Amino acid sequence: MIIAVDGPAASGKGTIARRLAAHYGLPHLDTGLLYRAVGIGVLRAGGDPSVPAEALAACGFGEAMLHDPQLKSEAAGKAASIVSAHPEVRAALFTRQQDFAAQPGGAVLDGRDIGTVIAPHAPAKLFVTATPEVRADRRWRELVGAGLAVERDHVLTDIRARDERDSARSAAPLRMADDARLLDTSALGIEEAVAAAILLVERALHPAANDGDR
Ligand SMILES: Nc1ncnc2c1ncn2[C@@H]1O[C@H](COP(=O)(O)OP(=O)(O)O)[C@@H](O)[C@H]1O
Ligand SMILES: Nc1ccn([C@@H]2O[C@H](COP(=O)(O)OP(=O)(O)O)[C@@H](O)[C@H]2O)c(=O)n1
Repeated sequence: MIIAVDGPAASGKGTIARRLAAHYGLPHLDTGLLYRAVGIGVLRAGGDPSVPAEALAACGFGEAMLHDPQLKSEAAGKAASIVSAHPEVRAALFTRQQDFAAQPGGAVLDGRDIGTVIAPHAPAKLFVTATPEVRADRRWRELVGAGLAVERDHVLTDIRARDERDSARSAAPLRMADDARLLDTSALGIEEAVAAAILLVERALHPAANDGDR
């Protein structure tokens, strides 16, 4: 069983995807880390993330790179959203994601294009969102908690810019799949959001049994 979880920055999709993976006993892939690894790779090489060839050259990173703490930084998020607009970068990372999704027993993947491009046939798709203000507040708390000195307004500006870049690009833009279920977590705590996500997945997997709940 494949569960696809998409949504904008700091909507809570990673938290929900991890918890769904634990609930259903499935492996989980945070696909944003792949694009972050490419973004950081370009920056470390002194390159420009907006140049396709330089971004493509950074796609051959090893597994260890995915555990680099710097991937969590806002600089990595910004560089990721620039390199991810290049079709050649998306193509270079495609097989790795599809193979993860296709493993026996299934998987949970979260990102921007899981329900639309990577696993369009997934039986359960969630599109997790929240207002930009709520998302910026969550990301700001996360960064401050990690000891980084950042302004909340600056985080909000970054999030709006990333939303715009991710939605406006022509290669696999951020959009809700037609058959995805929307989960707005703006007014939900983590436990409420996870419970709502499990309910939506159950409805997607067993539509007839849950028709009365709609
Ligand atoms: N429903 C929620 N309520 C409050 N905080 C949340 C909620 N969901 C996630 N968070 C927190 O917000 C931050 C971003 O969540 P995360 O799951 O990493 O988002 P995403 O994967 O969409 O970027 C994390 O610190 C996480 O603990
Ligand atoms: N499947 C994916 C995942 C991430 N990305 C890009 O990578 C960037 C970082 O993704 P992320 O999921 O780690 O970011 P957050 O939502 O956690 O802030 C996004 O802004 C997207 O531009 C993508 O294009 N496709």
